[in-house]
Amino acid sequence: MDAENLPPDGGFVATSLQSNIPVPMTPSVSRIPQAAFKPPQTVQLSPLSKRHCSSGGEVLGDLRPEITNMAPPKMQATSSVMHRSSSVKSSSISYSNPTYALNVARKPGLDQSTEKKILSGSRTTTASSRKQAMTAPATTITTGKASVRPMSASSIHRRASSIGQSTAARPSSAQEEDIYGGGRILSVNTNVGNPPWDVKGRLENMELRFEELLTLMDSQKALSGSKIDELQAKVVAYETERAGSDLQQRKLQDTANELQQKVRELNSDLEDEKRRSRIEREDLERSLKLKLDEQERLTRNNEHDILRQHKSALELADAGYRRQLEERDAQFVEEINRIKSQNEEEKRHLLQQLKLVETDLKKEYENQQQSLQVDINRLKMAVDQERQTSQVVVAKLKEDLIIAQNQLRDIRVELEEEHHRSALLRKTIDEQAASSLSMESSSRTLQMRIQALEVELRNRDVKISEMQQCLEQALESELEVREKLVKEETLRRILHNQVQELKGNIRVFCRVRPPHNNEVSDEADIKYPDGSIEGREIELTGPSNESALGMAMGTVTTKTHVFAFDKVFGPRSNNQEIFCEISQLVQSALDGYNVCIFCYGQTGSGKTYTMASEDGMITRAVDQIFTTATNLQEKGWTYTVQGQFLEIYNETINDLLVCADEFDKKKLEIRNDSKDGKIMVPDLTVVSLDSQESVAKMLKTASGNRSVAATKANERSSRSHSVFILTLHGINVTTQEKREGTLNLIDLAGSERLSHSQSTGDRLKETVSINKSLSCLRDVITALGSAKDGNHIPYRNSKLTYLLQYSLGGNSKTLMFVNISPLKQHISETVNSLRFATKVNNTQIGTARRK
Ligand SMILES: Nc1ncnc2c1ncn2[C@@H]1O[C@H](COP(=O)(O)OP(=O)(O)OP(=O)(O)O)[C@@H](O)[C@H]1O
Repeated sequence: MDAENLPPDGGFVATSLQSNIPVPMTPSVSRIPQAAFKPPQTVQLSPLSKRHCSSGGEVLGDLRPEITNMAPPKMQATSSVMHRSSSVKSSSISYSNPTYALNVARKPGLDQSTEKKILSGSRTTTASSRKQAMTAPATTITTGKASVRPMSASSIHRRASSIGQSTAARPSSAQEEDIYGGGRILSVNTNVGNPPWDVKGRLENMELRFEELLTLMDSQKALSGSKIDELQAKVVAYETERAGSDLQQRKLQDTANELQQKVRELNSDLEDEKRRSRIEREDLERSLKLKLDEQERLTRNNEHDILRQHKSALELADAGYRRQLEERDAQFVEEINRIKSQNEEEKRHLLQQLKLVETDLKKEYENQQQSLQVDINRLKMAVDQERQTSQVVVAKLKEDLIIAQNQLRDIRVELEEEHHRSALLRKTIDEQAASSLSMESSSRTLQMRIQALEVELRNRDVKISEMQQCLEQALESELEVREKLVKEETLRRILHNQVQELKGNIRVFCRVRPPHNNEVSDEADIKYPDGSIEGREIELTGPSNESALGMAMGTVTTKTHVFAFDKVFGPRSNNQEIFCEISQLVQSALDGYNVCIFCYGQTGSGKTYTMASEDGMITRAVDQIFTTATNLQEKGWTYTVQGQFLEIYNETINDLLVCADEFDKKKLEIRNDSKDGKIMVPDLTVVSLDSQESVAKMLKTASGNRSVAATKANERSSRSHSVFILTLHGINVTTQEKREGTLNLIDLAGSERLSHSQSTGDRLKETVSINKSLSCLRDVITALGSAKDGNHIPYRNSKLTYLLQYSLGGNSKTLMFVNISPLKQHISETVNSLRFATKVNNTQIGTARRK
């Protein structure tokens, strides 16, 4: 119940109690000063127990202890947030253990020590002490502004009876059950059988009733204590089990590591063996190659020798033929010379004869000049004929020489051909002989080598089969380890889910942003009573609601508001610390659950910084998903990840993965698949994501398309609600298990007071639309908070609530960040946000189911 909704007299507990007591209507009672009838003050429960009580002072409500908060909250003595009236002040006392929480009204006239004893639940209170209290000298007791004057004995009696009435006053029937729990009913009328003037009798009755009440409280305490013990034991058992399974997992991991080490060693042995055989083979090849080279060299040398021999034989033959030819040439020349010399001889002889004849003729010249001349002519003619004949003979001899030379050339060609043929034949024969020899020798070596290798191979086969056996054994044990790991993983998931369920399916974290440099002097008074790290409480002090009136009168009153959530992060916390707290939820999405994380808060309070900044929740969640999915591969899991990104802007859905210019072209609508319990937006772009980089690209596109604008409160204010949807499909090849989880990461637009924002035009329209959809969200939470089965929940009043239907109304693990500003001028917005967050925290949603 909001403080504003409290009844003006300061608390319904007191009102209901008073109305049930049969008070004797004596004039003395009616004259008791009004201050004496001030309603008993509400014993303020520790803020942590508010989760189970309604927030407006139903002090003795459900006394069950908070499961997640086993440690008893601290005792507090603060002015209650819930009390509206500040003009009548009275003490309120909080007990460290809610079981002991009890409404006690401090009444004037009661001895303070006795009163303390009653308040502290002392079980040794006796009638005498109470009598002593009544007969003790009257004192003035001042509580707050109310003061009571000293009383006479009779008035003490009257007060005592009024104490009896107040203390014994109990709500009837249902209220009584509610207050005391366990369905035990106390008789409320303590005055039965006592006339109104029988104060002593009434007091004795009162004492009896008081004893009864103490007994009842003891039994309640024992009951709650045993419950707490039981739950603590459960939690301890869970922790022990988890530690055991962690240990087992570690052992299994060690065994797997050892086996992997063994496999690695075997593999390295195998590699060594391979390397050794490769080296040997290479050596063998090298020696064979050397031998072959040697053989080739020898063959080449032989060839050279044969060629040399053939060449010399050929040269010899050539020289013989040449010699023969020269001889024949010489003979021919000799013949010619001989014929020439013969001719010369004959010519000389003839000339001599001619000279003789000439001489004879000279003698006879005169005689036979004529006849001689004729003889000379005849002889000349004969010489010419002879010359011609000899010329013909020389020509014939020359022709013979040419023919002989041609014949010699032909013979030489034939000889050369013959030589060539014989050389070829010889070569072939040599080659064949050489190769057959080398082949024989190498085949012998190879056979020997093959035999050696076969033996070696057999040895190696034996070794390899041994290694294979080892490997198979190692693989089998690895398989066993893997199976164990898969089982461990399943167990971990179950335990993880149980822990999550114990924490509650809808949780609220509060985050205070740090002031900007120019805002330091405007900081509001915000405290973290249980420490800013690991804290759960936040305390704000600011002007009370009546401050307007106070200001008018020149007196501004302040008020302290205390809120408690699952976690409170102060301004010094960073995104990494915050993500540590939600990483288990992200793990749940991989385990097949629907998970929804959203940021709520006034504009400029740090929602986008928390959710969508560079190291915000979206980036970190995506990193974790890819890292975990990779790690889960060795446990047989393969994941596919798909992403979608939309915004709700002025009640229109825009696909942030298409160009902003095309927003108007595609009208996107929400479809409810109630069978599968999920909401879909058909036609929304789906992108397959296989790495952090692909997600970063997608986020960049979406961020570029999102509607932002500068407002008075934020230079880059988000003017739409953005929803990032990651769908995770997992399949286990070992167990054939399938999982489908969804992670919705939502950055809501900031709420804003129109009077503060001073926006106009488009900004005004956006602000109105944002505030309207956030108001619908508040309506849905309110309806869920007070829902009975079958109650209507107005999900369809806005696109935002329709989209979040299954995240808010069950089947989802939901986390809300309430982001708040640290500034004085935003204090009332901040208080409103925190009140809404408290409402969300108190809302019960269904249990999430895995798909
Ligand atoms: N925890 C933080 N640490 C440092 N700076 C922060 C933090 N939270 C918010 N800021 C800064 O405050 C400014 C406003 O934050 P942000 O834009 O996240 O607010 P918002 O709630 O998303 O606003 P709107 O609703 O208008 O979009 C930004 O400049 C941001 O960098």
